[in-house]
Amino acid sequence: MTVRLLTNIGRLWTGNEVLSNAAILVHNDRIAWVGRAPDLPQSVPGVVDDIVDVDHVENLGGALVTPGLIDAHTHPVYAGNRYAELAIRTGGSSAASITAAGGGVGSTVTVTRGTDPWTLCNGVRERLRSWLLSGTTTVEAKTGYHLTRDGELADVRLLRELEKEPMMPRVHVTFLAGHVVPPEYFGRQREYVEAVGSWCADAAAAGADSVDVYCDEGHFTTEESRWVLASGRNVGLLPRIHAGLFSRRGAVQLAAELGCASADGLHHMSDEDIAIMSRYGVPAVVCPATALQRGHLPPVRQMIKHGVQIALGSDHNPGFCGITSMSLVIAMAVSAFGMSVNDALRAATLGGATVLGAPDRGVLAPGRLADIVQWDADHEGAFAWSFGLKPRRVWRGGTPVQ
Ligand SMILES: N=CN[C@@H](CCC(=O)O)C(=O)O
Repeated sequence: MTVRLLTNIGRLWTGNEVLSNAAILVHNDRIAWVGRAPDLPQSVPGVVDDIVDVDHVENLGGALVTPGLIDAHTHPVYAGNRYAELAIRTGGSSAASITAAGGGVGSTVTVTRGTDPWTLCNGVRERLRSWLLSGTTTVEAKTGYHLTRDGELADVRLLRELEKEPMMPRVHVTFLAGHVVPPEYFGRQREYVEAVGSWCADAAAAGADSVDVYCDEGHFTTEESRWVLASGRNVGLLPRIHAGLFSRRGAVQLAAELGCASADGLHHMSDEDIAIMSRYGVPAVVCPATALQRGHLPPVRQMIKHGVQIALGSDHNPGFCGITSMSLVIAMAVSAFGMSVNDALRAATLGGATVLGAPDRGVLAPGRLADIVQWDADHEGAFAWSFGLKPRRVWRGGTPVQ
């Protein structure tokens, strides 16, 4: 049994409240007590009889402390890079012309399929570690660059296995065989959709938590997306959907119909879509880096005004965005989406926990996981100032990882 006392926390942003001169008592991987240091009890039943007997006491030097950050949208299982393509894209070439010239997601699929599992695993491990070291203790991670049954299932297992290693964040595994149609199925899109639906049970058995589909131009129709998501939901996967990244195609309505755990992207959405998300309680995952690159921003303030739950994602992927720092994503969300620091930080903690169906994290409170970050600052306003605020220390489940 490990009991750890974190003291001299100058500013504690718990997700429920902000406390000055605070302390946290950790029992094994959970939080046992949180509050102002002067209120620390002498004994906590079942944890410690006398607080002076706690072995591990850590003085946090007056710093800001928050829950571990949560990245609610990433694509980390890939090999190679598409830097050259991005240079061409930023020079004015359209996504369609890049895809026609053999670029886009399909080119990463080719490279990933041709990469040996060991090399692929090392790349994914490095990425996951960099999330944790920058203060993100939970990462939603999608498959989607193999697009074969065996390749996609191997990706699910890889993520599940990596999560067990030391120095890894918690991983929410999302099965995204419905990313694009792979070349061997060109002209047979319906067959691919049916195949993906039939792979969902195996994905669930391999350890996937969610199923996702890219419902957009050049990807999958609403009908096809319904088939994939309903197949996943039938075997216990949480459905989530790429919605409105390029165009409005009814993805938000589908998310409401199926009770999706999140609708992600939302660069193109109408007032009616916002009303639907609000009415049916569909949470939004918004990704400022991709939105900025695509030149279309989701109407985040409108969504907040209408009570839509917001989570933030880096949308780390080989095509557009290499970000693994959620503190940078928070700064971008403040600048690009006009979110307050408090709303952005909440979206990167409790918002993420909500869309991932993980009520054990995202807030620092008794009984929750002791996923905690001490930042190199004394106030949360520093997130908006520093564009990539660095942690001083990170604890995952009460264990220091740095
Ligand atoms: N967010 C999902 N997927 C990315 C693309 C991934 C890639 O280009 O490899 C997107 O289209 O935003």
